[in-house]
Amino acid sequence: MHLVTSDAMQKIEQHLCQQYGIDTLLLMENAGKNVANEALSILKEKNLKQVIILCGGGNNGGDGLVAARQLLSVSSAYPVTVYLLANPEKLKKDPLYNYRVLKNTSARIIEVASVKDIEIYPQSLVIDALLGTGLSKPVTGLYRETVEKINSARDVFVLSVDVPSGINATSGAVMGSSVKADYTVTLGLPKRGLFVFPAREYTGKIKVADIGIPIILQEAFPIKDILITPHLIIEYLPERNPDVHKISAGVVGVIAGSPSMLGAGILASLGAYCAGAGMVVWPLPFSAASLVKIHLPEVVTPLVESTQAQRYYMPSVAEFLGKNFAERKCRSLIIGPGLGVSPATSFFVEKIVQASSHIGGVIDADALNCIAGERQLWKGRLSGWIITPHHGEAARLLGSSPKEVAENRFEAVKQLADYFQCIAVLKGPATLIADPSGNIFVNPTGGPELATAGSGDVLSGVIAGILAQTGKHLESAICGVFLHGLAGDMLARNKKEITAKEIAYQIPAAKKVVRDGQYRIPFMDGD
Ligand SMILES: NC(=O)C1=CN([C@@H]2O[C@H](COP(=O)(O)OP(=O)(O)OC[C@H]3O[C@@H](n4cnc5c(N)ncnc54)[C@H](OP(=O)(O)O)[C@@H]3O)[C@@H](O)[C@H]2O)[C@@H](O)CC1
Ligand SMILES: Nc1ncnc2c1ncn2[C@@H]1O[C@H](COP(=O)(O)OP(=O)(O)O)[C@@H](O)[C@H]1O
Ligand SMILES: [K+]
Repeated sequence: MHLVTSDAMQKIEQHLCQQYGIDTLLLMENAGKNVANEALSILKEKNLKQVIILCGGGNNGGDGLVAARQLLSVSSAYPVTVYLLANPEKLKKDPLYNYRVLKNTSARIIEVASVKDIEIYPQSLVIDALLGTGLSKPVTGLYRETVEKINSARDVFVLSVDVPSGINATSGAVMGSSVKADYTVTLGLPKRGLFVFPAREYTGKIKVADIGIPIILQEAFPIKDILITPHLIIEYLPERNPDVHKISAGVVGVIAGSPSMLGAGILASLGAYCAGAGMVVWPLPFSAASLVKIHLPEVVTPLVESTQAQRYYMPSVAEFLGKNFAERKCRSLIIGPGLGVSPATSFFVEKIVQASSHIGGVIDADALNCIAGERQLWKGRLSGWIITPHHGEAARLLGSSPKEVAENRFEAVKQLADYFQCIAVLKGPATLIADPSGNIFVNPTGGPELATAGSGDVLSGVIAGILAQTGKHLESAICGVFLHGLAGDMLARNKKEITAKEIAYQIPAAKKVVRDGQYRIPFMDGD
């Protein structure tokens, strides 16, 4: 599903008017009618008594004015009160037109000078049409007080028009203060910001309303942001042929672990097996291999020599390992979980990534920190690899701070993919995946239960496991992130405390839910 920024939406609207001669009034009429239809269903379903519509001075407010008229035209069962936060004399164009028409109906229209003028009764449907994609500055003054009044109202249902007022439709940030909606009817095309945090805590369920933007026009604009849906994942799920054997099923090579962090590699290997890899090959010194066998006897552990107490891999073995992975027909690698960081490890990472670039795979955790230490050296050199940083790692890779990354996640993931010319997975709530052409995929699955040690190691294994089966980098990253999150969601239905191992073991069940067509995005209404 394509997602739009505020800018893109405005351009599409302009194009529609110029190219097709469609008047914006018609779009506003369609918008308001859709909102009224949703409102009527909610009024009946929730057994509410009246409608309160809060309108700002822009087109979002205009949509609210149309919704008021449309509601009154189809039902007299519900009194409608419109609170207008703008001076009617200052209204322009479409909102002005709709204000004049609404004056001729039975709607109560109250011009708001102070928040005290607004009364929100229990059992009301509150329609929030204060601010939409035109939000241009933090919400302050009367608008802020109104937002707070809506949020503190009890026993009401809040429907936001297009976006909850105060949410930046492009980034998902709260601009000072935002309405907390139970339901958001987003108009025409879904706004990108609604699908990431913090906005997702403010939208309630999201419905995309058709306001008459022709599909052909949507296609004419190169929209680069995409919400990952189950329809997309079904296409990307790896399938096994009946005549498959363990090698053709997909072999994953692993470079992970150190004496203090062996578990990271075990979890990554487990993730790869649970995602369907036929074999996992993890070269290790004898002592470490013996430990791994106890926990995961399925892993093949060719021996490597290490003369160091602190690490398993010396730079001198990198070339041999690269060749060995190729001889063992590895189709993807996982490099990094639990490796530790030291100058020698950085040098090893540089050499192993070079020696195995014909295979490619996932670079995660400490290997990313090694790369970050010499980021200029790696510019444009990770093609064929998928990197999976969390915010801290991403900040190091970009030479910025975790705060900057967290506040600009779309830009950060895009920059990572562009700078290193790879597939970048920016982990966290609503994980983002970008490719070097600037496409960004937003993941709807996964919640706070995933914040458990080793969960990221499992993810790198799942992605590499899928890649070994399909050979498709972007698709494997998307599919792996989605299934990992869905596995967490499924586990979280029974308990909130989950462990990384459980996430891995849940992956096959998550796959089945998608394959059987049973998955619906929980915060979306309709497909
Ligand atoms: N695109 C489409 O195809 C369609 C779009 N439609 C609808 O139009 C909406 C976008 O409308 P829009 O551009 O008029 O902006 P909108 O969100 O109403 O706000 C602008 C007003 O708010 C003001 N303002 C800004 N920030 C503020 C703040 N913090 N605190 C207080 N005031 C603030 C700003 O004042 P200014 O800053 O310019 O002085 C201006 O007056 C969109 O979300 C959708 O609902 C539909 O009708 C159908 C088709
Ligand atoms: N609050 C959250 N909501 C959704 N997903 C989360 C949340 N916190 C963490 N995750 C997910 O959990 C995983 C954690 O990975 P990472 O930080 O590398 O952990 P570790 O290093 O312990 O394995 C990532 O897939 C991330 O997207
Ligand atoms: K709104």
